Amino acid sequence: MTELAQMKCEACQADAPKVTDAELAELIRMIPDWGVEVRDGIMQLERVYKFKNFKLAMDFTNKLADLAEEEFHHPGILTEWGKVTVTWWSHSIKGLHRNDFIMAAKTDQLLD
Ligand SMILES: C[C@H](O)[C@H](O)[C@H]1CNC2=NC(N)=NC(=O)C2=N1
Repeated sequence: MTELAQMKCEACQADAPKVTDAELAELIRMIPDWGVEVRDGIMQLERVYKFKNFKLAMDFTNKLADLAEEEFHHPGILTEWGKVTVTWWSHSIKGLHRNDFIMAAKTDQLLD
């Protein structure tokens, strides 16, 4: 199985399928530091990253912005002193696509 972080996002059209419950159960195990939240009926992946100060949090945020632009798939980001909350979901399908799991794995790699 190719590592999630090595995969590329696919263009996600409005009729693209959400992940099934079985796919969700399999994929979430591959990104153990991430949780699933439901907001306004939309399932999302979320992780809070901790940092020593605001500058390091901002540096991480900027790297994530570059990654999002490279993949043309964009997260929700809350950047605060010492922490960054990252949320992934697919706006076009109002839910979770495989792309979101790929991007969560790629987000974790930014820490390497
Ligand atoms: C207009 C639309 O937002 C764009 O086509 C792209 C940009 N980035 C995106 N990011 C995310 N997370 N979901 C999308 O559906 C999405 N669509």
